[in-house]
Amino acid sequence: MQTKPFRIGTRGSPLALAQAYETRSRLMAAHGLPEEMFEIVALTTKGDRITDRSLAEIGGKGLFTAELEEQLASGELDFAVHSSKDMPTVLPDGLFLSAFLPREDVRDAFVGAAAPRLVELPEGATVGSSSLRRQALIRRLRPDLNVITFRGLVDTRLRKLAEGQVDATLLAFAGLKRLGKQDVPTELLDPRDFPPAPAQGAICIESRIGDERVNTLLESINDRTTHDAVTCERAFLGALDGSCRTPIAGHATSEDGKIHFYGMILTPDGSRFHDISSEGNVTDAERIGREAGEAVRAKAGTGFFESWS
Ligand SMILES: NCc1[nH]cc(CCC(=O)O)c1CC(=O)O
Repeated sequence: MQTKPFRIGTRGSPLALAQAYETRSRLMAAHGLPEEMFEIVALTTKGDRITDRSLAEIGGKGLFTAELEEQLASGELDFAVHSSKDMPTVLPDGLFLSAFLPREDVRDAFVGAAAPRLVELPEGATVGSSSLRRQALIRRLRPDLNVITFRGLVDTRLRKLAEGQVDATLLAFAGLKRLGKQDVPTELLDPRDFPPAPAQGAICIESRIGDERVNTLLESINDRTTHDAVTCERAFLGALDGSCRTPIAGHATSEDGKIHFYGMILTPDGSRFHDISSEGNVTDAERIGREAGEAVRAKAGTGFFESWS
């Protein structure tokens, strides 16, 4: 047994740190290892530094992962803990998603100051969200609302809401739960009306391909059901868009060897959308997601994607 601690990379936000601590606890329990065997290394990423513009504007998801991946590739880190939702669909050469923790609740949480439910907000009320998917889904259900871009840490968004800068906001319930803020939502949105982002609610671990010492350690905490579902959802995303400019939702569940997938693409103004349901064997998770993506892309036609970008 080696004595040098494993170096775990994470972003430094309270949510990212909570995810890294959860991963460490699971590894300690699975292997009977002491805390000293894991060193948590928190890095500030470009995505953390720029908080006044939407992710689509500043270049997408890779901004949260690039610094961590550089240090993984150079061997300074042994593995990195991420929100799977923030991961680009294509990873740098030599790295892979080696494990997924059991998925948290996938639903989006509505936090309303002006009304407890999205459908009850007064006409013209202001809703803050930086996610293109949430913005489009809100506009689809409530075209009268004023949707504004709203980034920052969970606490910053909740403070802005408390100060009255917006009448409501939406956050992933998973993140709120991990921060001990499970009582904050006034409504949990049904994934049928308000499908989550691909990979929402799932923590993943990224490591080096071929690093057997680390990958064997991580394998013991991999949750197969989550792995299958997220693989399907990420394949759907990958077949549609790598740019973060298209509102895309996708949710897979797996049970008794079967996977059920539901996906949707929308125009940013929510006025048009296409959705798709599919199912098959879990062993085909990747293919089911990819083919659903290709099918919905064909249904929408190329004009759909060109109409706003
Ligand atoms: N892009 C930020 C982000 N990435 C992952 C989560 C929540 C946790 C998760 O989905 O696992 C959040 C915050 C949010 O969407 O409210």
